[in-house]
Amino acid sequence: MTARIIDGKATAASLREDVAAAVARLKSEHGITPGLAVVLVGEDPASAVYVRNKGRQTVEAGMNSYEHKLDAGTSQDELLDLVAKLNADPAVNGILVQLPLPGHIDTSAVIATIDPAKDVDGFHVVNAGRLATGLPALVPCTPVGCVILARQVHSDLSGMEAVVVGRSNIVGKPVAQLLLNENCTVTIAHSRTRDLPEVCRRADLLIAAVGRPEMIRGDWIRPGATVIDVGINRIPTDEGKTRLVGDVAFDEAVEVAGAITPVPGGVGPMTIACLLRSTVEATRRQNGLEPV
Ligand SMILES: Nc1nc2c(c(=O)[nH]1)N[C@@H](CN(C=O)c1ccc(C(=O)N[C@@H](CCC(=O)O)C(=O)O)cc1)CN2
Repeated sequence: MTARIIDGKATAASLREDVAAAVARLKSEHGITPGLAVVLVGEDPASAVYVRNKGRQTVEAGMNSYEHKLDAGTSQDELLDLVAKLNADPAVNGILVQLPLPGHIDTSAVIATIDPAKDVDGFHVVNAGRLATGLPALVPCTPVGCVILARQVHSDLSGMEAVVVGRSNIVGKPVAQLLLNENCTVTIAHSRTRDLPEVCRRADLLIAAVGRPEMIRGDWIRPGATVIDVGINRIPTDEGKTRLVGDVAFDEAVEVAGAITPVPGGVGPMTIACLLRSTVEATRRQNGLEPV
């Protein structure tokens, strides 16, 4: 039997509608229009597309979008100055610096400069610490998207054996934390994990966030498991073009899993929808309003 395909595109569209409704209420009941500032440094083509889509979807949801495009040679101090200005700007409720940054800029220093209350990416240590200790936090968008998609298959994740492959601060660690908060039994696996295929085969819920094209094979998956593929890898085709693949060998996995996210059209679209939701959440908190 082939797996159920989890439709991230449709779920993201529905989440964006909810966000637009929440924005309309903020405007009509409180006279507040949330503003999201997105900063892009350099000309990475994929980043430029993501930033464009963030700006468009922010406006479509009824919010104000402020795009700052800086050239690749921008110094770290110039970038930190811009972040400080955005921190002080009352029209800006959310700040996001698109990653990856050029090599001469220290990403941690930039993230540390963002006001945690405006850190809609949830990357600041204050938000990471709040998430880890169960306090209200702004939470990284891709991990939230993963959990929303997993919950479409299992309304209650409690007691599930979850394996997260990848330990990045942006996806692996926060998604593991969110799954722990959902009462899963969580294993974080990585490049040094012994017998990775066997560890993956334990999973009722497998989150692949390793950044290596099609690394996770069909026979690493427990029959019937739910597979959430975070990978977005562009690989060359025989025709001299490129195509997107995930971290999971989809054609093999779909024959074994119970449910699986495709690439494209799975986790990716959820990232921006969750970012819009975080911007509304941040705006409400900054104005002393309860979360929606
Ligand atoms: N500051 C941040 N930087 C980056 C983040 C992030 O959450 N915050 N995540 C990624 C990039 N990203 C958003 O920024 C992102 C990635 C993928 C998608 C998406 O919709 N993917 C589509 C395919 C798009 C394509 O053709 O390339 C899909 O999977 O269907 C949206 C946003 C790194 N940087």
